Amino acid sequence: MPADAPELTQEREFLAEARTQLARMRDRVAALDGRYAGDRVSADALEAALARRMEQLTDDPEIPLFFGRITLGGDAETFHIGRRHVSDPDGEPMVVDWRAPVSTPFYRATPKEPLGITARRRYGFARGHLTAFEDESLTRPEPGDEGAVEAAGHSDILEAEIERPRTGPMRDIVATIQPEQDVIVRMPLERTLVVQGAPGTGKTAVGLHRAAYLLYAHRDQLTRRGVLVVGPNKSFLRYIRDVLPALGEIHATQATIEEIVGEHAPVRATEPADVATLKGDARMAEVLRRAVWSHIGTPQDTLVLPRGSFRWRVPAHEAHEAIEQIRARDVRYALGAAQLRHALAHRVLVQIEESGDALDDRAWDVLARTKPVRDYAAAVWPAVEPRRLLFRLLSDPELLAACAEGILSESEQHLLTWARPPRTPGSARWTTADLVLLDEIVDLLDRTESVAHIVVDEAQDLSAMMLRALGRRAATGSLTVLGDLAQATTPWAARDWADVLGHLAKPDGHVEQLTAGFRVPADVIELAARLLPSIAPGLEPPTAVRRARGRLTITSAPLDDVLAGVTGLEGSVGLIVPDGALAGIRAALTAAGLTFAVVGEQDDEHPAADGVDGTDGGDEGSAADDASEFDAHLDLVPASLAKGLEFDHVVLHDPVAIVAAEPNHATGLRRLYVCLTRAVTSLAVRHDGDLPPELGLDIEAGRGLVPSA
Ligand SMILES: Nc1ncnc2c1ncn2[C@@H]1O[C@H](COP(=O)(O)OP(=O)(O)OP(=O)(O)O)[C@@H](O)[C@H]1O
Repeated sequence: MPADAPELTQEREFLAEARTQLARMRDRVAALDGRYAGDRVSADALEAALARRMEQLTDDPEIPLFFGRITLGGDAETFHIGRRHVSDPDGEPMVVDWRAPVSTPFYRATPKEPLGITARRRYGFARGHLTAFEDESLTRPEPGDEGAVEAAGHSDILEAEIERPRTGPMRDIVATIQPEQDVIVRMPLERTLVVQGAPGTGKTAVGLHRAAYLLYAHRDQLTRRGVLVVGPNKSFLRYIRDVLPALGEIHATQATIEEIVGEHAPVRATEPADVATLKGDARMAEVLRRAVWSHIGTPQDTLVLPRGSFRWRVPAHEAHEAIEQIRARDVRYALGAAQLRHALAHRVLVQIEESGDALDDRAWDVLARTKPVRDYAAAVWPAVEPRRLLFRLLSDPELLAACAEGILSESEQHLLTWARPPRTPGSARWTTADLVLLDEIVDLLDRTESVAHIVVDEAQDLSAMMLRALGRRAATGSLTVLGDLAQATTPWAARDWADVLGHLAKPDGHVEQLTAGFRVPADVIELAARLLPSIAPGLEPPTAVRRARGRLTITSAPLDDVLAGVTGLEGSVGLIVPDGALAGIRAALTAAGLTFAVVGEQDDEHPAADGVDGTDGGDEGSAADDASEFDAHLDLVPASLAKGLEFDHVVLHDPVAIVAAEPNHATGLRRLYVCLTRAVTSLAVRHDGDLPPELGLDIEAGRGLVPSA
């Protein structure tokens, strides 16, 4: 399309007019004043809604207002598709939101199934300026003309977007969502979904776009009840944090599981993998349930309630009966305690009324709050303090044995018990797994509040108990669960999505697969896929949609030389190293005068991101004041934090040590698989001595690397 073609000029004029109209819409909102609402609460709500609306209507000149157009069949009506809705002064749409139902054919129509449209246009932009467009006809192919349709389906603009160099944090993919991805994005809210996909198939991107879609389609419900995005660590959350705001959505909370359960106490320790694994086991739920309910005693005495000159009595067997009735209702423990007070008060109330005394409506409550009733109920149904209970369970073998009988073996009980118990619950150094147990106890006492939707990324790495913690936060909502079983790197990781759905208490959820790889070029996928038979025999590698084959080097050259080969190139560079080598390599890079950022450093994140004991990465914790480590050209990445990230050029240092750093070999190979699949353009694997044998490569004199015999 020549740059001065009349139609391109027309489109540019349309874009300029749309920008003018967006500014007009913003001015109109700015002129509204929330303070004139009827009362303070509505004024605050209105002000907040207006502020949100203003934010949504902000025009960033660098971000195109639309990226596509569809032409509807019959009367050749056209719709421009963009990140937000823009209308003219008569209220007629100029740009429709990508999430509106009318936009669906832009993403899904094919010549075989045109979904009511006859043409699709994609626009090319450079820094907000419209530079080109491409048209695709969607009229049904003549029989036998399928080849022409394939060729017509090719889009240079789409390809340029997929092949573009990666810089900075993750970006939205709203202009190029693929049909198989769009199906997931627009699934109904009620549906809990698992999205299984190989590295780079767009799981994270799809999950975030689904959150944006649901916020649009169910605005009231979701902003009122909340949307939570759960990621594996804080640097990953920084990597993705701009995506939802770029889509106009600022009402989702992003958190790690540590932050979620961290509301009970701070994480202050890590622990051996076998202990953390046991604490994450689903059987712990029953142990904790017994521990909480074991507090209930059998009433021995009569409740005596003096009132005026009378003493009203509830015999022990009646109190016992009341307890049994409440327990049969399967209520939360703390609610049960309140119900017991009322049940005892009710028995007194009946006696008083039978004696001819007329009581008013509040009497029942008043009786339930009298000291004798409260004391009696508290003695047989005592209050439970979660931290104290967990402290006792982990330090008192007898209590643990009583609660774990028939559930945990003796050696497992021994593993759970602190070798040197802290003196008080307040001085305990809780681990992440402990806080997840605390979260379960808190929920046994009082129902946890549920949000409307949770998107959980890298879900394969969560323990059963962590999944339960998320499931209870979506008890009246739904989840989008993203993950890849082949990238499971925690000792407690899931082996099967059906189990994950069970732990989330969403057994009816269903599993979707993404298979097209948008990140990793074919040569790199082929290398990484050599590990699949060892780490996830049932899973297929993705098919690379990247046209570039990628550059793959396997070398023993000095690290400085390998780095020098990539740091001058366009795009981001990630140097992935074993956690234990981080400090040394960091010092070497600094001595060499290189400018770089260290992933995970901003928040003092421990390199053992899984919360189990690992090698000390020597993190010096000098927080960079950069907006994000992903703005740097060169990132130094501890292998334990590479998950979910991507870089144009990856230098992977010392694969054998990356494998060896994990608690077991299979987990080590999965960690390596994750690290091998971060590259968009080039991957250099730097090794000394042998490579992990599972890669199936031998170094042969004169021939370099060859597949193993
Ligand atoms: N439809 C698309 N159009 C353009 N780019 C895409 C598309 N889908 C995914 N991508 C890009 O592919 C890359 C990988 O996406 P993403 O990180 O979501 O994959 P993932 O499946 O979560 O990977 P991993 O398993 O490694 O975490 C990102 O740069 C993303 O922007």
